[in-house]
Amino acid sequence: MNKKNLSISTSGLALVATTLYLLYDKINKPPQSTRHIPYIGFFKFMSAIIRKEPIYNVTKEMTFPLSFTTESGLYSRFDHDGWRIVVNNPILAKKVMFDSEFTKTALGDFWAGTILGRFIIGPNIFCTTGSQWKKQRKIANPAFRQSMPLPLFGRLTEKLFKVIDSSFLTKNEDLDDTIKIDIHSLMKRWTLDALGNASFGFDFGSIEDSDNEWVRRFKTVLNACEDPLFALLPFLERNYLDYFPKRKQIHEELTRFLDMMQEIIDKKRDKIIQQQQLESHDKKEKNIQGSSSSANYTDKDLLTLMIENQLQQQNEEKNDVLSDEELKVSIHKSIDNIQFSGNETTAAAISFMVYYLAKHPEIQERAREEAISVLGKEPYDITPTIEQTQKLTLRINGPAEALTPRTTTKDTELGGVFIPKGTNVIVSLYELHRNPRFWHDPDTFDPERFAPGIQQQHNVDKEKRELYAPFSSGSRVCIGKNLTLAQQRLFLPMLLRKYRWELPEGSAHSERVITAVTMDVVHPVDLEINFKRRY
Ligand code: HEM
Repeated sequence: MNKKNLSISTSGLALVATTLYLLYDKINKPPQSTRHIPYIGFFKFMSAIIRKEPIYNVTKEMTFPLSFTTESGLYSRFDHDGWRIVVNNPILAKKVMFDSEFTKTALGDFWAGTILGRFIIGPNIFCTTGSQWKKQRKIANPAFRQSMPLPLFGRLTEKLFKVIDSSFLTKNEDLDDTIKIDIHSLMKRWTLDALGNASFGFDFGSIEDSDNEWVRRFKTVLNACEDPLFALLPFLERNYLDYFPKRKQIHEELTRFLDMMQEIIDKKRDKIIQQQQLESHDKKEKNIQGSSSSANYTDKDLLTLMIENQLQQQNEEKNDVLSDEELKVSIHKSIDNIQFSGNETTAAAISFMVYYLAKHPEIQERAREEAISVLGKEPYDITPTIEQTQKLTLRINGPAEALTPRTTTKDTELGGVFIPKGTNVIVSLYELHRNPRFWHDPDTFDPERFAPGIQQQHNVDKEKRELYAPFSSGSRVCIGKNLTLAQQRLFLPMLLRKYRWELPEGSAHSERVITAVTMDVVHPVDLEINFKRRY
């Protein structure tokens, strides 16, 4: 090689190396405008995600050490579709939850046309912002306040116990007989039926047959939402679906599912309108004054209640009422979304409670005695140990890992740190609830710390008061909070009365529960528990 050729190839190599370095630098680091905040490199964080590193390890080994290098605790990481500043400090978290300069980031466009976009992320209560969200929340709030179908949840729990009991080899005479149950899978069957019925009057039948047509369809679609290829490159699915026949098939499954829901919505709406017309005709005939709906609201599903609320608001000619067309889209999308936001979270929450009670048999026994003492009274009378266990579990392993991103509407500051307009900020609920800067012994399972009067002693100091917010706080607080708390408070005492349970010997979860995060929901992985009947 002559000198000239050598120098050309050296400069060529240098150019390629520089380009690669610049590319690496661009991908690996956050935008210049937020580089003054400590960050975890893209490749480091992604490799933890790809390795499915449990959130406990990621927090202990990666995010907390970085966060603790500054007073504010803020740091950046690449999450889902972009760089985000993570907040795990209660005072700053409150600011993000309550201040109007942090608005919920519109999520829809990025996922439009994908399975995730068609099923979960769209113009629903969870994702919309501004006036569209207000209109939806206005019809949904009263529905969620009115709906408390406890008898339904009780019936489904009895049905589940029958299925569990049928797995024991012996009949009732040998109460020492033990069976191993994957508790999270079991709970998902229960919550799917509970919420399908409670939200739109549809019985998936998952408790009795976890592999029937509708359950399979639902699971196929849900699993497809987290396919890493399409999660990273959604345009493939949007623009080149024909090249991915399997994906196309799942879209068709989803269409069947959505059509089924639409049919139910249309039928319900027509029926309600007809009923209301009949009732108003009757009233005129009999000249009766008063409300048209005298039925017991708690028996009605959320969909019915929402349609009734929208019609009532339309009749009263209130401002900002969803139009019929808007209702069609938004109610459909919201009920879809509720199937996800309500099922997966509640199933994980109950599974974690069962886990902690398996690990702490003395607390399980105390909870059982209390449960037996109240069962037979109000079905969801809450006893102290169950209430404290529930509160602590939601803190220590709350299913909602983080709030969805907020975007800053102007240049602002958090804890004295400059945050430019248009930055994405997330509150990590997991880190907020496990942060040793704000909680004493954050990892210790001691439910009594939630006993009245005790809680105060666990504040690290008054200035740095802990923030307990497993359902978020402020205007975007979880709308299903009371419903899920009631579901859990009904289910757990019934389970305690009927069974005893423990971790199998040599369980991988002996030291701590192994978790994964699926679409922002923290849940246990392959958590098997040994169950024995009490009667
Ligand atoms: C243990 C169970 C649950 C937990 C931990 C939980 C947690 C949360 C959190 C943290 C948010 C705020 C998200 C954000 O602002 O980014 C939220 C919102 C929401 N949740 Fe839940 N949730 C649970 C159960 C449910 C249930 C059972 C339903 C429905 C039946 C539900 C429906 C919703 C909806 C629709 C929103 C959006 C509200 C809005 O933005 O106006 N959730 N949830």
